[in-house]
Amino acid sequence: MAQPPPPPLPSSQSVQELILDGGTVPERYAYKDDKTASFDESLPLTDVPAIDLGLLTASSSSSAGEELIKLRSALTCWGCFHAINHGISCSFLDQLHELTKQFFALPKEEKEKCARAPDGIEGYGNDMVFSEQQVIDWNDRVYIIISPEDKRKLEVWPEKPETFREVIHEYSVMLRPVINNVFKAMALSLNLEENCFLNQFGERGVMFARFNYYPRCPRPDLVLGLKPHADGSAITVVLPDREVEGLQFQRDGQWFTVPTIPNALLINVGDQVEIMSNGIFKSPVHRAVTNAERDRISLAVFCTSEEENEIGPADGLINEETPRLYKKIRNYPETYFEYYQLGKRSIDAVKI
Ligand SMILES: O=C(O)CCC(=O)C(=O)O
Ligand SMILES: [Fe+2]
Repeated sequence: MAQPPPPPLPSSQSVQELILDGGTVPERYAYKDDKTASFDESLPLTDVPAIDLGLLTASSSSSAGEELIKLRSALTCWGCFHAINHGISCSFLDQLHELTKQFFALPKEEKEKCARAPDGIEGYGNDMVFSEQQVIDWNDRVYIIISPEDKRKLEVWPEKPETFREVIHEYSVMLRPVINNVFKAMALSLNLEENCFLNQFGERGVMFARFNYYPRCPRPDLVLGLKPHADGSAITVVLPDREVEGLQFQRDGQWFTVPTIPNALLINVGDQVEIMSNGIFKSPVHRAVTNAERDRISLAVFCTSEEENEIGPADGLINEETPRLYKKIRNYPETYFEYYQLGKRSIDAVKI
């Protein structure tokens, strides 16, 4: 296991304030010699399929069967898919977009009422800084547990916009059956018993929501909205900006931009499902880029197995030809954060 990480350095100004200050990119945000940012507007688009969640759970096995094949191929190839017909109305998704925009447009004093504590993880803030050398993400965010209800820390939940708490509560309730069905479909697509991933996730699997705000940047070629990372979740449900693209996935060393599909949710596999699927579904490396003209927002919900649950490769996937590739582990997020802070991937710590 990794050594305990150093405590975070004092938080920097919000990115939003930085641009108000004058429009240049401070050194701490700029990638210099390396090509990590390597911003290029002409990157190819992903050909990630749109999967009809209604069909996945259809009673007619032939339509479900075709959709399951598509799901398996998307998760094997990209580690993500666009979810359509997910049962959440367009007008509700519009409300989520509006709330996110309205929160970041509030005065600084209002936003700081739910600021992250210096040693805390949840609340309003920006990239946690762990070393003087770290290049800081061009991103302000609110990070909160939204489900189960008794795990919420309401002291770091925004009180404004006025409808924030009610709408986010509703979203967490609507998402639960959606993610349960995705877990079942993932298992079925691998010819496993339908509950074998869902049981590892648990009835009280935790949803961490991250409201991302990427202010427009005068030099998008120098910064990253989010540095390349894979998620530590089991699955992540992303509501991307309706108009502004910026999320990119890496495949075979090449970056691809995710196109916007109206009212779709983008669902990606995180490290925990990579482990449960014994590496058949890969937790994809992705990043967010910025642009000079428009701000961008997104809402990512990281769905993470119950802390007490031991997760590991499903028994049905292990045999002589395909041996177990990952150890069993509990409380994966703890390992994830330790490694993240050291700039390393925690999935490597659980590989056999
Ligand atoms: O902004 C996005 O589209 C993706 C956000 C993301 O990858 C994350 O919050 O982990
Ligand atoms: Fe992510």
